[in-house]
Parts: sequence; structure tokens; C-alpha cells
Amino acid sequence: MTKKSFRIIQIMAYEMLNAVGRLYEPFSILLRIDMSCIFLKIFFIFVFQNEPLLTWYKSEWLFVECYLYRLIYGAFHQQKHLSKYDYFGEQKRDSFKEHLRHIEESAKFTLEASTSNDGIHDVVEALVKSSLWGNQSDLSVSGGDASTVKHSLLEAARARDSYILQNDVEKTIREIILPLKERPTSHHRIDIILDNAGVELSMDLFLADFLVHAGLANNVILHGKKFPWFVSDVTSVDFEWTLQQMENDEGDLKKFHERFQEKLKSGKIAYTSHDFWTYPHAFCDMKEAAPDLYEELAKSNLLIFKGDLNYRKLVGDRYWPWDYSFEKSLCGFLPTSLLTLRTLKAETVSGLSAEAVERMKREFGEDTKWLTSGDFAVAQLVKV
Ligand SMILES: O=P(O)(O)OC[C@H]1O[C@](O)(CO)[C@@H](O)[C@@H]1O
Repeated sequence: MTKKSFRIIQIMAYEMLNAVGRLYEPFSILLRIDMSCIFLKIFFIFVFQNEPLLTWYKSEWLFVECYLYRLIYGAFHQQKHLSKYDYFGEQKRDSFKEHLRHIEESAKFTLEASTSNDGIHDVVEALVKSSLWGNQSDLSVSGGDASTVKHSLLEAARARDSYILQNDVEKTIREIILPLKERPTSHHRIDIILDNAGVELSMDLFLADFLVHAGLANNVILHGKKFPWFVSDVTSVDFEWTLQQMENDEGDLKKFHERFQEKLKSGKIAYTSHDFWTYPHAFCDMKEAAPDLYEELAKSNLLIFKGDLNYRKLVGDRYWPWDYSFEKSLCGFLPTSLLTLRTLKAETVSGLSAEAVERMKREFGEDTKWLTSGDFAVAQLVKV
């Protein structure tokens, strides 16, 4: 080892220890790090006023979790050489590699569907459901085991409907997505608020690509996170890395990459991110905390919110009665029509039918593990 590389390793090790050391400081001190944003400051003051002796266990789960991820980011961001280091990067990359077979299968499906006479409806349905079940693989739930997608995604698209407790996929396609094609003169935009990298992101890319390819949307905007978040959430680096992997492939993924890249170049598909996605706020606070984002989303024809965390923020992470109106649990957040595609990993849900609630009670009794196992899902639409 040369003297120079030894020195680099020494500096990295020092910075790593420094960053990790910061994480052991008391919570009250930690809350004062990384308060660059005025809305976060207001939020913290509010939390402290109500609970001056705040600890990890006394605070709200959503707030504490979000803060934890901001904190880890803040600790690394303050280091000179590790400021851009993604401590979850390897796990995210593993999720892609270990699901490569599923991903290739879906790429093949998307390419073939684009040239066949199969009805657009069925293709969109398969891709939307693949995107939904892609959310079953989540590193922050599986503790880092990337091989958690339990079924082939296309097979799941067709066979796992009985696990979707509220299924508005058909309604969304029929009432929102397909009618867009019938209005070729106006501008159609669909936004996907992304969740996890790896297999889930890949499914989202297939969906985005097909929506544009089939003339259902002129634009698809993909929203990612600005820094590593909830272990597996997509950042711009993950987005670029995934496309690079597809490009390096020999077969269908390479072909898919070519046509996706064209759409990126022409601006038909775009990747963006906003600070708000890494705030601890419920989405009903977006209008006030991030009016620019709210206005931007309002220009879209449909917002597709992916995953559990986005769902928790949609419904304010509250204990709603399970059959309470999903629209009302959004507490006024509705910049435009929205569809949420989420496998259930946290103990909040609303908008289930009386039959679905009855079924869960019959199958699970008092046990609420169906709310957190990731085995069940919801696809819920609210139209403006
Ligand atoms: O990646 P997703 O689907 O948003 O899931 C993340 C979920 O995992 C957890 O971190 C653990 O259950 C939840 O806090 C969070 O809602």
C-alpha cells in the first residue's frame, strides 16, 4: 500500500468514526443539527413545546424515524470526504442484482407489449400491479435481506388480486388513464412519487416508459429523494446507477434502456426531487410548507404515490378507523387526482370496505400482523 492510499484510508476511517460518533449524542442536541429549513425549525419548536423532555420513545414514530434519517445524513454530510457517501448504497444495488430475473422478465414484457396488439388496458394493468408489488421488497422492513419479493411480479400482477384489500387499479385505468389518450390535443402529465430503489424502481420505470410510449401521457415526472432516506428510497445516484446497469445488459434491458434514454433526452420523462420529500410533514402540510411543490403537482393529471411511507404521510400516520373514508383521511391534500400503490407495512390504513375489514378480522382475529407484514396491499384512488 502506498503512503498516499494509507493516508486516504486513515482520513476516511477518521471521518467515519466522527460521523458515527455524532449519532450517540443526546437527542436534544441532535435535534439542533441540520436545521437548515425554516419549516423544520417551526416543527421542532412545536414538538419541544409539547414535550420538553423529548426522547426517542416519547415522540411520534413518523417524526422520530424521519429525524433519524436526517440525522445520519447530517452526520455524514458534515465530513469533508464522506459528505456524499451513501451508507445504504450497497443494499440498494443488491436489491437490483438479486431481482434481476424479475426485472428482465418485466423488461421483456414491456417491449413485447409495445409491439403487440394486446389491449393497452391489460398492459397498463399488469405494469401498475407490478409497480405495486415491487413495493413488497423493502430493505427498511426486511433488515437488509434483498430477496424479499415473494412472487414473480408479472405473475403477481395477475394472481394476487385477493391480497389487494382496496383495489382501484381498474377504476384508475378506465376513468383517468385511458381517457387521456382520447384527448390527444391537450397536454397529459402523470407524476410518480417514487419509493424504493432496486426492483421497485425498475417496475416504476417500465410503467413510466409505457405510459409515454402508448400515448397515455406526454410527460411522466419521477420524484426521488435528495439524500439517503428510509434505507432504500431512490436518490438521483440510484436512478443513474439503475439506468447504467440496464445499459450494460446484453438483452432486453439494454433495448429498454435505449428507448427510455430517448424519452429522458427529449424531456418526455424527467427525474426530479424536492426538499419536502425528506421533511417529516404529513402531505396535508405541503401547501403551506412547500407551496411550489404543491402548485407543480397540481399541474398533473394523476399522482401515483408509491409505498408505505408516502401512504403514512398521505393519511398523517394516524389511527383512522379502517373503513373511514380515505379521501377524508387526506385532510384536504388533493392537488389533483391521486392513486396510492402501497403494500401494508405500518399500522395505519383507511378506506377499506366493510367486507375487507370483516375478512381481516375473520382471518386474523385480534392479531394485526396483516397491517405490517407487507403481504397485503391497497391501490386507492381519489379523483378531483
Ligand atoms: O419503503 P416503504 O414502502 O415506504 O416502507 C417503509 C416503511 O418501513 C418502515 O421503516 C418500517 O416499518 C416504516 O416506517 C416505513 O413506513
